[in-house]
This record gives sequence, structure tokens and C-alpha cells, in this order.
Amino acid sequence: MTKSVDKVYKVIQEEYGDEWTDTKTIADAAGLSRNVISIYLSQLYKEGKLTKKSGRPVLWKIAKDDAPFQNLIGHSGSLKDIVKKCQESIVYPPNGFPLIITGPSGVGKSFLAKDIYNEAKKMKVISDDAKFVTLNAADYANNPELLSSVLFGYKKGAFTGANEDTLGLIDQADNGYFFLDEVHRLPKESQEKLFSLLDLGKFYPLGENENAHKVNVRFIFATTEDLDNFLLKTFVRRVPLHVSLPAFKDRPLTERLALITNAFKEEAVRIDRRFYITNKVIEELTKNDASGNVGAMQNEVKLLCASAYTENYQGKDIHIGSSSEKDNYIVIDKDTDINDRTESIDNEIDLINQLHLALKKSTSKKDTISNQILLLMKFLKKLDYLMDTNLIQSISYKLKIGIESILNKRYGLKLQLSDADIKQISFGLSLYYFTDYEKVNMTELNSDFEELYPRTMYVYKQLLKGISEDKDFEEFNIPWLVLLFKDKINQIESIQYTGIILAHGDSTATSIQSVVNNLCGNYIFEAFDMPIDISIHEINNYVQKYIRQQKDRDHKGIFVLFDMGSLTQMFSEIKKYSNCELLVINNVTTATALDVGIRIQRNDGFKEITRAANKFGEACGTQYYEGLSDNSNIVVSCMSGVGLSEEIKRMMLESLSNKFEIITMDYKDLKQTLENHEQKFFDKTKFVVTTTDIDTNLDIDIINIYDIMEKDGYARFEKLLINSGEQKPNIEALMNKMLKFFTIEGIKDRLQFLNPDVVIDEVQLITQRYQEYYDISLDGKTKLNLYMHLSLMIERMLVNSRKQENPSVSFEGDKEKEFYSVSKTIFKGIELKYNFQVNDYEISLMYQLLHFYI
Ligand SMILES: Nc1ncnc2c1ncn2[C@@H]1O[C@H](COP(=O)(O)OP(=O)(O)OP(=O)(O)O)[C@@H](O)[C@H]1O
Repeated sequence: MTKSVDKVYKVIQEEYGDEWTDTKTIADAAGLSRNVISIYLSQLYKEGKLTKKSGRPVLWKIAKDDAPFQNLIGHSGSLKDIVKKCQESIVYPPNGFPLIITGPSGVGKSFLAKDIYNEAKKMKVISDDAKFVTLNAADYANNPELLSSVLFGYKKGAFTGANEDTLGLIDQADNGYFFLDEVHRLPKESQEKLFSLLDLGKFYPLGENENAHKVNVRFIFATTEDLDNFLLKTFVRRVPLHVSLPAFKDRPLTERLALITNAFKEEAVRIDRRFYITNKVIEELTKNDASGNVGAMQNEVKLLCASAYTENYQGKDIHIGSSSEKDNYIVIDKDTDINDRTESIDNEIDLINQLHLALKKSTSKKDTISNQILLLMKFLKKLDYLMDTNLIQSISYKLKIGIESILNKRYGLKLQLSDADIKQISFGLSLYYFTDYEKVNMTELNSDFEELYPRTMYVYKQLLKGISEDKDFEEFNIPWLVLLFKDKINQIESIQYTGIILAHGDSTATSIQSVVNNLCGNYIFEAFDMPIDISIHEINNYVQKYIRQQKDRDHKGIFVLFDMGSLTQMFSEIKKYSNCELLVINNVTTATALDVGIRIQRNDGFKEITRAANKFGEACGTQYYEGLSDNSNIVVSCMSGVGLSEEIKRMMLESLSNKFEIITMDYKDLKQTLENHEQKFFDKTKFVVTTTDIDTNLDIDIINIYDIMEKDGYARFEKLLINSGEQKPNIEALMNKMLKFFTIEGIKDRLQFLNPDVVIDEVQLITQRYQEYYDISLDGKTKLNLYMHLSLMIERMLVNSRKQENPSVSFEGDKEKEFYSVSKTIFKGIELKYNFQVNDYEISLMYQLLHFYI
């Protein structure tokens, strides 16, 4: 051993002791690369210092000659629990306890019984020379008296021919083990006698009534029959442990292969030859379930060996199986490790590679789904010797749960699958655990499937994630998609839009999704539940990832329904990575999602769906165009509230020729929109009307409504409208309306709740205070603006004081700080009177109105 090998051995011994550990973990612990560690592990394995468990991944542990039940195949697999219970039966004080082993003929009942005895010796609970006495009750089935006398012994004269006192087998087993096979053949009287022996530790031989024989015997019983029907209940109750051995066909494949290899190895030892056995022969043997059991399989092996031996008894090498498959064989001789089955794995990899090739061919020539199904079934049949009942059962359990909770509940897909279908798909999925996936190239097939069935692939992958977290599991198991979705693929792929629901909260989005998909009976929407504090950027990561998975070509459009946020921002974020038509809908509800869902399902045109969505009402905003609008538009935004903007919009619509869409916008939104977009976004915007001057780097006309009241401003306003194709008389009519509106009387008309005269007095007083403090004299236009702003502010504060959500602001610099504290003082009076707080945002708006003058 080199030093490094020593080190690896020590690492395994110290870090992992008796645990199975994979190559990568050991490599990491030893600080060596995977390639290097593999060489050392193989060396240690060859030297018998490590035990290896083939599979994925290959596992290793320190080899221990004295590991319990070492030679019992399945001791760490399907028989693990049984072994544990048997160990308990051996050590339980003072003398262990009896057990019954059940199972069909040839499953290894006698073998296990003998192993228990050997184990007991190893554990020193019985002495080295303790006996293992066996009796098969079936041998005496026709002569119950003889059976009884053999078991319990007899006294001279007990029956004719009883010439002298004779000890029974039970006496011989004193201080050791008694294995009573086919115990159900024991007559009732003998069963009664046995259970009193189990109770009291003594019995009377035949013809003996006085001197009981005291013995210390450990019993193991076995039967092929059902316990309740063939044995006395009183007897069965005396035996605390019942173990049932699985039939050969129900053993995992790895164990079946080990049992077969073992059978050949025993023959190889017996006749001192080396066998070359074709994979086909091994496969046939693994499928052996007609005769069903290890014993029967061993007999078959024996016959195979005998017949091949007779053909060539002189040679050292004996071939079993058809010579045409020469390359496809495994070698077994006296040194073969029965757990090593890598060679037969190659055959499976071959077959699976062939399957992928055939499927690829079939997808590229756009074969029908039923042809693809036939192909899959054919291959599954070829591989059916790999069927592992336990594994298939556990996969189909998870598969059924996934179908119910993911496909059915979330995506509304009701698949018509029989139990046989589920079993077949589970078998397909189980192959993953037998195949060295690194040797199978899935990439091309996956991309073909992705191309052909993109939507089905998507939901299928969601399902696979639920069955195994292993990333390769998903990649490797693509072919079975066809079996699972056989009659739904066309329906799923018929959807030509991408639908996404986004909502804050643990399950809001997914529950709307579930309702809509189920009502439509198809996978229409994907949904993402989002944490409350998620940013628009993070939201877009979800959306982007999902959209990227969809096929962009001949894809009619994307619908994104979300619950709150900025429409324009959401729209332009998504547009950055998709060229498809896009409609975003805000304030999603189940009803809107269902309406859109049904239209998607019906395959309505994009424009049609958009038009319908626009009718969902004010509460739910929609956007489907890049830019602020796809119509020529004028934006109206008043600092004093959307209500004021709406009034201006109304006046414009009444007076102008309706060439323009008038978009009203909250003042904060306008500022954000200007900051976050490029010139292109405002391509169709003629100008913006506001109540205050706004700075922007964009080339866009912004006109202060109070300037319009004066000559220069009016001329500019008129020019803008005329340039946009508006008629002079219309503009004049609008102007007249506005002049009337922006007077003290106009302001009074605006107030809905408060007494206008009182409010106007108050706002005049506030304006007066600012003028006095700063020693300024404001012009009429600015005063009007202030009156309008302040009076609407008071009403707004009264109505919305608690609901209002405003951007946070800070006052920096001496001038701003001074303005802040002056304003606080000036507003004190109305704050006390109306019982509200003028918040910092409102003060910042005041500052924007006044900062040119102070
Ligand atoms: N788990 C096992 N590990 C190794 N060998 C086994 C195992 N199980 C069974 N065998 C092999 O199978 C053979 C048949 O098993 P055994 O005779 O113990 O079956 P049985 O259930 O007692 O059958 P019967 O009811 O016919 O007596 C054994 O000789 C043994 O070589």
C-alpha cells in the first residue's frame, strides 16, 4: 500500500466507520480528485479492505468479515429489517426468543435459520459446540406418532417396539438451536406439547408421566402456510417473532443478480471451472417467476451448468448461452464478487441508448404519438428483467401524488391512466436507478422534445421535481412523458399563448391558477406566489425564467396578470427580453383571470383578448403597447390630486375634437414615469399639462396650467394644439372653460364636503403667512395655484388621511429645513382645527410650488 492509499483507508475508517459512503464524499474528505480516489478505492476493494455496493452512486464501506449475516444476500437491503429482528431474537435475555419464518418454498427459510444459529455462536450466546438440530415435519406427515417420538423421545414400553428409553431430537438440541421446518404438519397434540415446552422449559417424552425433561432449547420454526389456518392459535401466540421472507421475484434487481451470481459461483467452485454466461441467460434468470424462488432458480442454474459442462468438460472455460452473443457475457468463477454487476449494466445502457436513438428518429420524422408509445413499450418489455417491485411501488406512490397535486390540482390536467399505465411509467422512471446515466446522452432527445412538446415538457418537469430532487432524474426521464400525457399532449400544446399570474402572498396566485386551469380543463396559466417584500426586479426573474422556457416562435402573445405594482414598469421590464405581443393586467382577480383564460383556451386573437380585458373596468389597468399609449395622447397630471386632472380631462374631451387620448396620472407616477423611461416611451405624447414646473432631460413639452391663464402661456398651449391638428375654435372653447374653472369660484365648486367660504379664508391666510414670513409678494397666478392646491389638500387630507401612501421625502440643506419648520408652524392652525397631520410629502409639494420665490 502506498501512503496515499493508507490515508484514504484511514479517512473512511475514521469518518464514516460502518456507513455506506459515495466516492465524491470520500474524495472531498480525503482532499483528492475523483479520478485519483477511484483508483485508490478500487485498489482497497481488490485487497478486500473495502466492500462496494454497485448502483448510483457506487457506495463504499470498510469490509468487515464479522459483519452480522454477511453471507445472507439482502442483509443490508430487502432483508435489513428481518436481520435486525433476528438479532434481537438471538440476544434477548436470558435465552433469546423463538421465531417463525414464513414464505414459499425455496425463499431461504432454512438458510436464514442456519444463519441465525451461526450468528448466535459468533455473538457467544451459545457455546461453540452448541448443536443445530433440524427436523422437517413433512417427512413424518403420514405418521404423527413417529414424528412425536422422534421429537420428544420415548420411554421403554411406550409403544410396541419401544425397547429402551430413547432421547428425542429436542433433548439433543439442549443448549443449542432446533429448527423445525414445515411446522404446520405437526399434529395438534404435538403442537400443544411444544407450547407448554416453550412456556415451562420442560416436556414429557412419550410414555413418561413423572420425570419431565428440562431443556434449554432455542426454537426456530418455518412454514410455507398461512399461520392462522394451519397452526393452533395458542401455539402461534407463544412465538413472539414472525418474519416473512420475500419471494425471489419481489427482491430488488441487485439482490436477484447477486443470488444468481452466487448460484453460478457455487457451481464454479464445485466443478472448478470458469463460466462465461451471456447477459441474455442472466436476464432470463432474473425474470424467473414461474417457479418463483431462489431454490428453483438455483436448480435452473445447476441444470444450465451441467448441460454446458457435458458439452465441454475438458476445458477450463465453460460458455453458457448462445455463441452469437459472445461479446455480451459476464464471467463468473470462484473469485467473483457477487455484488459486482457493472458488466451486466452495460447491456442496459446499450438498450437505453438504443431507445433514445429510436425515439430521436421518430421525433425527427414527426412520428405519431401512438408510434412513439409503441416504441417505448417495446423497450420497456426488453428491460423488464430490471423490474424491481419495491422500487416501482415507491415511485408509483409518489407519481400518483404528483399527478393529483401538481398535474390535476395546479394545471387542471385530468389524465386518464389505468393502474397498469402508472406501473409502466413508474417502471420507466425506475430505470434511472439502474443506469449509469453518464454513459447515456440525453441532450439531443431533450431538445427535440422541448421543440415538439414545450408546454407538456414544462408541466412534466414540474411533476418530476416532485418525485425526485435529483437534477439528473428530470433530464434522464424525458421519454416517459409520452406515456404519461399520451392523450393530452395535443390539447396541452394547442394553447398558443403564455399566461402568467403573479400575486403577493403564500398561495394567492396559485389558487387563482388552480381555479382557472381546472375550469378550463387545461394548463393555461403558470402562477408564482411572491413574498410581500419582493422587488420588481426579482419578480421579473421569475417571469423571465418562465418565458425563456416557452417557445418564442409562432407564439401568439404573453399575458401577465398581477396584483399590484406599476403597469408601465412591469410592461417595459418584460419587453426587455421578449419580442412577443404582451398584455399586462393589474389588480388580477379570479374573474379576470378566468375570462382571459377562456379566451386563451378558445384561441381568440390577441387584439380581441386585449379589447375584452380593457373592459374589465377602471379597477384593473391593462397595457399592451410599448410606450405610454399606442394613441396620440396628452398627459394631465396635477399635484393637487387626480380629481383635478380628471376635471381638466373632462373639459378637454368636451371641447377638443377627440383626436387625443387624455391620460391622467398621479403626480408621483408622472415623475417616476419621466425618470424611468426613454424618449421612445413618449413618442406619441403630444405634451404634458401639470400644475407645477417639472425638470426633465427628455425632449417633451411640459406646460403649467396656471401659465395658460396668461398671454404667453396661452400662445404656447394654442400652438402645441394647433400643431397637433386641433381647430382654433375648439381651443378657445377649452380656454373659456378653464378660465372659469381656475377662479376662486371655480375652486369653491371643487370642494365637496367643506364649507367653501371658510376654506378659502383659511387658504388665503396660509398664503398670507408664507408671504409675510418670506417677505414676498406672489403674483395672481401663483396665488390661485396655491389656493387651489391648499383647498384640495385639506379635503384630501380629511378624506384620505389614513389611507394615503406617499413616497418618503427628506429635507436637506438649510433652505429646505427652514421651509419645513416654517410650514409646520403655519399649518398648525388647520391641523388642530381639522384633526389631521399635514405630512412631509405635502410639505415637499408646497416647497416645489414656492421655492422659486423664497
Ligand atoms: N438471502 C439469501 N442469501 C444467500 N443465499 C440464499 C438466500 N436465500 C436463499 N438462498 C439460497 O437459496 C437456497 C434455497 O433456500 P432454502 O432451502 O433456505 O429455502 P427454504 O425456504 O428453506 O425452502 P423450503 O421451504 O423448500 O425448505 C439456499 O440453499 C441458499 O443457497
